[in-house]
Amino acid sequence: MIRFDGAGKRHPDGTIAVAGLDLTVPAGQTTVLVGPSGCGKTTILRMVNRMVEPTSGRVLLDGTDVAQLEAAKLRRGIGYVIQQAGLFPHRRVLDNIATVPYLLGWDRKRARARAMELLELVGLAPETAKRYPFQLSGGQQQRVGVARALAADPPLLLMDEPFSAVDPVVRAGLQEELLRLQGELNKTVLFVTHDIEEAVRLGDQIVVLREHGEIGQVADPATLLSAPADELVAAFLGRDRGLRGLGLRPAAGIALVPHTLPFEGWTLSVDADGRPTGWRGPDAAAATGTTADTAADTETIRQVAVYRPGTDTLRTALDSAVLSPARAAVAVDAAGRVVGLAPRAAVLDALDAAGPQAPALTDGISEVNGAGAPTGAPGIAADPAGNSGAGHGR
Ligand SMILES: Nc1ncnc2c1ncn2[C@@H]1O[C@H](COP(=O)(O)OP(=O)(O)OP(=O)(O)O)[C@@H](O)[C@H]1O
Repeated sequence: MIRFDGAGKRHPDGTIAVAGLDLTVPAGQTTVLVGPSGCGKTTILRMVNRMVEPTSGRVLLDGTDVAQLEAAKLRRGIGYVIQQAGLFPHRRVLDNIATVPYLLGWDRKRARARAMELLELVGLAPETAKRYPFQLSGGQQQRVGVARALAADPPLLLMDEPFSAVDPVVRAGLQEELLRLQGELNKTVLFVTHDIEEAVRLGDQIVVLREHGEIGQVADPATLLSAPADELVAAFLGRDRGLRGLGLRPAAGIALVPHTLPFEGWTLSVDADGRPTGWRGPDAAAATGTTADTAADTETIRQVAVYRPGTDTLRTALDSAVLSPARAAVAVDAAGRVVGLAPRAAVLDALDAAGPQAPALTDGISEVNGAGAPTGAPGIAADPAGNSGAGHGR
């Protein structure tokens, strides 16, 4: 557990990076610090491993003031992942991963065996071990960065925008991988991002920060999205926080109808294994065998958006229904085989059954969301990088 006890940082030039933070980061969970650029996220993270020394207050690690610990030793016990991985360019991947075990005096064989284990854990092929960082993609480098941070099995991981330099698809994959790893390892993770979408996906606890590291709200993702503490936090969360909230609710339990019958005039085609291959429209069906292929083509939609009732969220189900020409979401099993259709009305019924997700907004908040940025909102702006992503939630 980490406890910030009035921890602040004032730089010699007078800049107040963090005014004085009181925050508990629980053990075995992921706490995400989110907030606009310059609000002090990195400073807060680095006060933990003493890359930044607080000028006021204390940071306690399992009850001990980190200022009393030898900095190098402290850092060897903390995994640290940064943007663009920060790998040593002249060292092969294997030796990059084994950095801390070497520093801890492990013999070469043991350190390398451990590094090979981690390579597999983060989903990289064994042959990657011999490569140099420049021979890897950005996403692969980030995976190596995570493996390196985990090498000596530290109980604590500090992650400073670790996935922000990769494209959205790779980023979603890395986030999923971190969730999987965290499910197995239960580390105490302190994660910095400026992307609220990422925060909601990864955090057990989210800390929304304002200027000078002032806390706007500390809450779990569902509470944050449904009950922002004030209009500044609501503005930071953005206008589609209701939809994001659906990304936290399971899609199980939506009433399905058979996909073998036409629905609203559209027929779902499947391949020999039962996987969807397209929607055939009413005109295409009528035209079959009588007109040229081009007529059929114009009435066939080959992209089928699906959802998996067992693992996906209401947001993905709603997405599937919205994208369907038949106005029905396509439910598939883990192998991608169609198990039925969820008519749009049934998806909406499931939203109702899940209960109201946002309490009535105060007038102030409604104004913020309806009319753009609130007046007098220093340092807080709707996150320009926030996008709806793949919509798979957690
Ligand atoms: N060495 C320094 N001297 C003076 N001011 C500094 C120094 N380092 C950081 N700052 C200031 O402290 C504030 C907090 O910086 P910090 O890097 O913690 O913010 P951040 O929230 O991580 O920003 P970003 O999201 O842009 O990375 C900023 O205003 C920054 O300009």
